Amino acid sequence: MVIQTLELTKKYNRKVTALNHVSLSIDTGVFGLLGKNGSGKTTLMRILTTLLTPTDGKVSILGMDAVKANQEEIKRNIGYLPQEFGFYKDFTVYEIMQYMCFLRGTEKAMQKALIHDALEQVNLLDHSKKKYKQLSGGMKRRVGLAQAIMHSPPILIVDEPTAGVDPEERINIRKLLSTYAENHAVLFSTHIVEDIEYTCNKLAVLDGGNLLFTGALDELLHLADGKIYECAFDSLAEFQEFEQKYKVISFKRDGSKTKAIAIVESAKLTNATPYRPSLEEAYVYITTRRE
Ligand SMILES: Nc1ncnc2c1ncn2[C@@H]1O[C@H](COP(=O)(O)OP(=O)(O)OP(=O)(O)O)[C@@H](O)[C@H]1O
Repeated sequence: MVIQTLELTKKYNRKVTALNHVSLSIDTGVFGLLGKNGSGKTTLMRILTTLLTPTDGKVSILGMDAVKANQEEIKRNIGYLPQEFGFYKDFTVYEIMQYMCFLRGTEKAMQKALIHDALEQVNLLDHSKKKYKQLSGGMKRRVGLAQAIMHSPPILIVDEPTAGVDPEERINIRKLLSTYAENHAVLFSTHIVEDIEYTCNKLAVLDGGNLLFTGALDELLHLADGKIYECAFDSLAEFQEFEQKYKVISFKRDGSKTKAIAIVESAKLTNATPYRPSLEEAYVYITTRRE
């Protein structure tokens, strides 16, 4: 396993439990991390990169315990795109990449080729002379991604790389991550379920610091089998009454009729027909079910 966590717990100020006994195994490929705002995704990624110390539990990276003595070696093996990648606004894209090489102690003779290759991968070669302040939000994310992959680290950890990126670029970023993951481990945190659907083999779902699910996409879909139904209503009043009792994921109106996708669990309703859930619907199911 490339990354392993065992019963990982993080408390902030002894009050907020950001991670609660989270055990995960991550190998080569794209591993998705899905969760609402505040579910603990960034905390987990910061612990894996050794930027944050856990309150309890264990982390192993490439077989090394994430203890102080191994931190420098672990950092060298991880490329990280943080949620907020900011930089000196008057630096050009090229200068940012040079600066990153300097921080890493990259030999001068190797820098040019490394920077060229990384900028090419994120489609920024034509913008290398632009200042950071002149870049769009999506371009800034791509600079962040370029610096993270530049030294081909065995582990790439990316915190919402597709946030604020237009659909075409989002597709490019997904393709880049999929290609990179052919022989590296990529941990991909996102709010966008489609990102996971198109790139990941496995995923984890966090909610309020708790690990609700970890496994293959198919297994998550399987959990929602027989729980989600398409329900038809002839009047608005009928639909409103239903909405009081069941979790409605989506609905469409057509005149007085309404069709809804809802979590009905095992209830036997005459107006409900079994429905094959999408990943997004299965995700809603596991984040709302209470056992
Ligand atoms: N430095 C901090 N001090 C106190 N509480 C914090 C700190 N950082 C995060 N938290 C809290 O820990 C919890 C998890 O936060 P975290 O940023 O890890 O979630 P997230 O899933 O990354 O959220 P988002 O999707 O909004 O980025 C939240 O309740 C958050 O308010």
